[in-house]
Amino acid sequence: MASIGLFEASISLFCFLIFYYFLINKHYGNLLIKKYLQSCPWNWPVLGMLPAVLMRFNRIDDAIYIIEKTNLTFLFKGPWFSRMDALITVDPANIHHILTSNFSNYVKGPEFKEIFDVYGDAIFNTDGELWKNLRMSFQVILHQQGFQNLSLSVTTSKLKDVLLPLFSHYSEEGTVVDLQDVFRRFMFDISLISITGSDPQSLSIEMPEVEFAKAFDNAGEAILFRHVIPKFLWKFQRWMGLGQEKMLLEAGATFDRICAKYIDAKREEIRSQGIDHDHDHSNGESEDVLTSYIKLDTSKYELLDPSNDKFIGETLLSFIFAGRDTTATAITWFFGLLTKNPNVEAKIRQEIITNLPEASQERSWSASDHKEYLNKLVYLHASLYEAMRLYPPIPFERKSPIKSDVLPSGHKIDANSNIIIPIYALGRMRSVWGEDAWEFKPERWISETGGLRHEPSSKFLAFNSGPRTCPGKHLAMVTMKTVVVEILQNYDINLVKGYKIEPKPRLALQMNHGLRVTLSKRSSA
Ligand code: HEM
Repeated sequence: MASIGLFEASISLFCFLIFYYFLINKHYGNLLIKKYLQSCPWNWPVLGMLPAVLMRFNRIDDAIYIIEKTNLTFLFKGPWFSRMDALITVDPANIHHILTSNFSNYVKGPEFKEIFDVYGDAIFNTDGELWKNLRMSFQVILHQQGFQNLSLSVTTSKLKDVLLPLFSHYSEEGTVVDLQDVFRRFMFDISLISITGSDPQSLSIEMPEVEFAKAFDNAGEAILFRHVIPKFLWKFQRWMGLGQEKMLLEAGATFDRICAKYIDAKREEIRSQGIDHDHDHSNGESEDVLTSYIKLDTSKYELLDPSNDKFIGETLLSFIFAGRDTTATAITWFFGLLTKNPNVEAKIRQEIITNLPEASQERSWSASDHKEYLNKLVYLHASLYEAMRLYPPIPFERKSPIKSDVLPSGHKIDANSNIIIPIYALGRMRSVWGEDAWEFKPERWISETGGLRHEPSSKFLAFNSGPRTCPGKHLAMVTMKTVVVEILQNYDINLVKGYKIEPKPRLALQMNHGLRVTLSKRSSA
């Protein structure tokens, strides 16, 4: 890098500024030049493959085709001196090597942390001993009965007291509703209650704009942008306080202010209630995440300091970031796919009814009855997995090797280089999933004996694989099944006529323009 001359750097910067101005700037988005570029070659002089990627940002199928044709692995060439080169792979053998068998050599790395800097030392941002401490504490808290009780009761009451009455209103009025917006608000509210104990009430008939939720959206947009433009450009933007970087700075300030408010209130609540710090909540009453972290037993986690508000704030943000949009996105795609696959919907409904125990009619079942019931819904489980195979909520994974290495596919990779695993593309590889890879077929997940077929996580990567497998997977599956059962028992969902469902590239794979539907109450409900 030190050897780059001022002249080359200036040419590179100049090319980017022109490129950025004309092609990314929304105002000029429809210029003829854009059309021309869409038919242009992949690899450009100086600018590498970046123009092609940005121009085809909404034509993701092109990229998938290229990955399939290059035997599941190819080298993306970024612009000259931009350090954007990346090895892109969806080869399950490479994925297993990177995420599991050679886990210690493949880290998130400093570049990832820099891109996600607004989240500080959040669990998904860190490596090494700090990550181990965070991961252990996360898992313990997620598995505590106190948290599980709270999470289930919050989900059920939000469903019954807010979401279903809202659906009833929409169905009576015949209103077109964006289910993506509804599920994102629903997940934001239940995440916030489970984490802080307070309800932001973003899901209501008024659909208010909630500053905290908006800050997550803005931060996500800016972070995505940092993935697709060279570092020097976003650093320059940040320095100037412009565009997405300005939005990110503002989001960071909102995070700090709102987290401080939650933390101060919770510390005060704990002080005033004089809660016994040694009391074990692992079996009994409900306990939110913030309370559990403030009372964390530090003897088990040397690197975590619950008296430090920065640590508590970052933990709060990581829980919301990790659980909210992922789950909301998965439920949205699931319902989107159901609207186009009435046979699958009918089978799920049948399974829901067949397995309902008598007692459930009176709604008097316990948490363990509920768990037992959900476990029986194998076809629903298969359908949710199938939706996430085709539309993984987190569409790509990023890694960096500490030492140079050779992948099982024979590709040599340098230390500190970038590796990207496009999870969205992986689910569509015919060589991995068969000729019907693009079809929505929950049956592929059902074994000969009628149980759930196991697929290696290096092939089904929606929840990641290896030591960094999503710790919220079980919670997410329980939440999604609970929501689906309640909605399908009560409502028919119809896609607005002529409405096209398509993905929008974001950190979580949302639907472009949402999921616009009408609802009608089922006569049996
Ligand atoms: C359908 C829902 C979900 C999906 C598809 C999902 C998927 C994933 C994926 C792919 C990763 C790896 C990300 C990376 O390495 O950058 C991840 C990590 C993580 N997830 Fe989830 N997730 C879901 C829900 C949840 C929930 C509900 C929680 C908890 C409240 C959660 C907590 C986490 C955490 C803490 C990590 C970081 C783990 C680590 O770095 O060790 N997730 N998740």
